Amino acid sequence: MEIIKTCLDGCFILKPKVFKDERGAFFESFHKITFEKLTGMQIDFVQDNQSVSFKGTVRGLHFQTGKYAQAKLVRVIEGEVLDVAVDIRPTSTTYGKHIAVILNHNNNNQLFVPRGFAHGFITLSEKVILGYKCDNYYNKDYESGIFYDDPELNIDWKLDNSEIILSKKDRKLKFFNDLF
Ligand SMILES: Cc1cn([C@H]2C[C@H](O)[C@@H](COP(=O)(O)OP(=O)(O)O[C@H]3O[C@H](C)C(=O)[C@H](O)[C@H]3O)O2)c(=O)[nH]c1=O
Repeated sequence: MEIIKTCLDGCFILKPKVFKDERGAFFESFHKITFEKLTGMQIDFVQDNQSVSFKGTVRGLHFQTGKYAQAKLVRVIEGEVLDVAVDIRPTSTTYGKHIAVILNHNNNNQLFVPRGFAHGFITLSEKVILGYKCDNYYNKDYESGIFYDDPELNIDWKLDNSEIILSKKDRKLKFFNDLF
């Protein structure tokens, strides 16, 4: 496993070591001791999620608030996404800044999104299966989010707006400037 720091403190890209042979390939998708050694963070994931999305689907930008804030370790099992993490830590020097990373089943890259970030992705392949670990449980009463196409965040989602599939809930998310 290799770790790549990003411009957002605490947000990392993880590249697993892939073992290929005539049968295919194998890699450890998570190893607690290695993760903690590389990131310097203690982490106890308590919930695994998986979603299936069709091309153009945007899920996000989501986060849970307060004591239900979640850190996430995101990976693509099949397909390709542009995965986006936005720093919404009010005192952060990179408040409002984001990174956007291509995750797919060829590069097997993972994105660690710390607590205090909004997270979302757009599906770039015909279909994507995305799995992610969370270090806190889902609690719908603590769910919040930011509209994906927020002018302040100015995220390049790569696809034309006419191709975007958005849930009813995500259409009604607040703007970044109305967060706090
Ligand atoms: C997130 C979640 C949802 N649900 C239920 C609630 C709804 O009935 C249904 C779909 O939920 P939602 O539309 O919020 O799913 P996503 O849009 O994929 O939400 C996720 O999208 C972005 C990418 C994230 O980073 C978050 O982890 C998460 O908010 O699953 C659960 O039962 N448990 C859960 O942990």
